[in-house]
Amino acid sequence: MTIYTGPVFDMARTQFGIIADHLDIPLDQRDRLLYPKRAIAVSIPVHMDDGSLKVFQGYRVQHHLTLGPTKGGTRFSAHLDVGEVAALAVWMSWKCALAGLPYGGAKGGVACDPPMLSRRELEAVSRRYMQEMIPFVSPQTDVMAPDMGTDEQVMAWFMDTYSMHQGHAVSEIVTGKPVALGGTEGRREATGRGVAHLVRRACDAIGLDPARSTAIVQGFGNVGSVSAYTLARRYGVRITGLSDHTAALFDPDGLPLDAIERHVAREGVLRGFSRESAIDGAALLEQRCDILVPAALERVITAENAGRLRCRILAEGANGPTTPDADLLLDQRRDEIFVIPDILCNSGGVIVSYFEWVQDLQRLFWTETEVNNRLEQLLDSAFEQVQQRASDRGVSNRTAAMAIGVERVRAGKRLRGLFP
Ligand SMILES: NC(=O)C1=CN([C@@H]2O[C@H](COP(=O)(O)OP(=O)(O)OC[C@H]3O[C@@H](n4cnc5c(N)ncnc54)[C@H](O)[C@@H]3O)[C@@H](O)[C@H]2O)C=CC1
Ligand SMILES: O=C(O)CCC(=O)C(=O)O
Repeated sequence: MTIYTGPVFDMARTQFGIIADHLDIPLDQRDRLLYPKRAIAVSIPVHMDDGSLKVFQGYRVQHHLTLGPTKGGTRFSAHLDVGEVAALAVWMSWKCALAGLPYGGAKGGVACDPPMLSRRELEAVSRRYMQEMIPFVSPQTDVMAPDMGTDEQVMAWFMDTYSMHQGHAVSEIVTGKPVALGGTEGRREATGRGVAHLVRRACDAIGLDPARSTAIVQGFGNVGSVSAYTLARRYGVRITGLSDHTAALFDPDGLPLDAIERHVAREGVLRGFSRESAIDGAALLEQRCDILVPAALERVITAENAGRLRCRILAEGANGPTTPDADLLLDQRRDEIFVIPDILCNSGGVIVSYFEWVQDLQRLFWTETEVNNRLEQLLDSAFEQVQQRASDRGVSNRTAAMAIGVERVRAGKRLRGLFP
């Protein structure tokens, strides 16, 4: 029996099983590599604006502390459960190890729907969540960051709540904070910027000119919007499709990104932008394009649609967008579709979070140019290692990326004496 159930954790378990077989990991070592060190579940009572008392469920899952503190984002979403959080924590471990960061993986969150909360209610949820987590986190044990549904402001409330408890400012307790509170230049854009940089590397690898390419991006939050802007404005890619949870837009001639940016700044969502370019959100993923960037939810590329994708590069900005069944089909299409797997593709976020933590610990801050240059160095190194391993062993990019991550965690456990 395990508390780690549900389709997202099943996916992480299946992926790990494939890698464990590939690496020939003895059966008795597998459970400790897969199952989290600990999971914390808390109740978060909040006085709502209408006078009622509502109790939200919050979680934090810390996968392993073998190589340093755990690290990972905090997700506020309506149907969050501990299985989903645990899967995201496991993926954070392989991601940090692949990037060479001195961290284990963690993830946390609250089952709540941020657009349905007032600002005061959101602050109350955020502060009480952190307050409940104080016994289990510290800059040396677990460092939170943003994920879906949370942002710099939520990180500022986390930092303030933790700091008030300690009696002094502890900026290094969270990353993704406002720059004025010890956040780093470039963190807000880091994940999308990293996605775009790796897409450029993938274009080079398959001989595609970004300036003559098209892209469709699913999700228009932090990761999706910055990916789209950077692909278009830095690399000259034509953005032909965009979607969020309210609308999907497609125009093979290219969408007007500046006007969409102004609309979203005003309305918060894509809904209401243009009727002419409206398309069904699921159908959008199957439109012809060079670069497809899922940057919203898990499990959107499935066995059902993987055979119908008409892209050259699948750049996984989201965590877990592709199911293992879909992976089998993509594997058969390796010559047609270059996959940049999630733990590589969206690692720019945690890489710059690491830079933020290092700057906070040293009280010495870098310029945005320094941050971005170092980000590209680490991304390039991880990309090249994955490419090398994929070609040496004749495996997919996902297998190569995960194998590097899992091997590093396993080596850490072996050196510390857990495994022979
Ligand atoms: N924020 C970060 O630094 C990082 C985020 N990620 C991952 O990237 C993904 C997106 O995260 P963020 O951009 O931070 O979240 P966000 O909360 O800023 O944005 C999420 C976006 O997804 C859209 N969305 C939700 N349901 C949708 C649907 N059914 N169809 C199309 N769009 C839908 C929302 O409307 C919103 O535009 C998640 O998988 C997250 O775990 C990964 C690495 C770092
Ligand atoms: O910045 C971080 O620490 C974690 C970002 C994150 O949650 C992710 O990479 O999925």
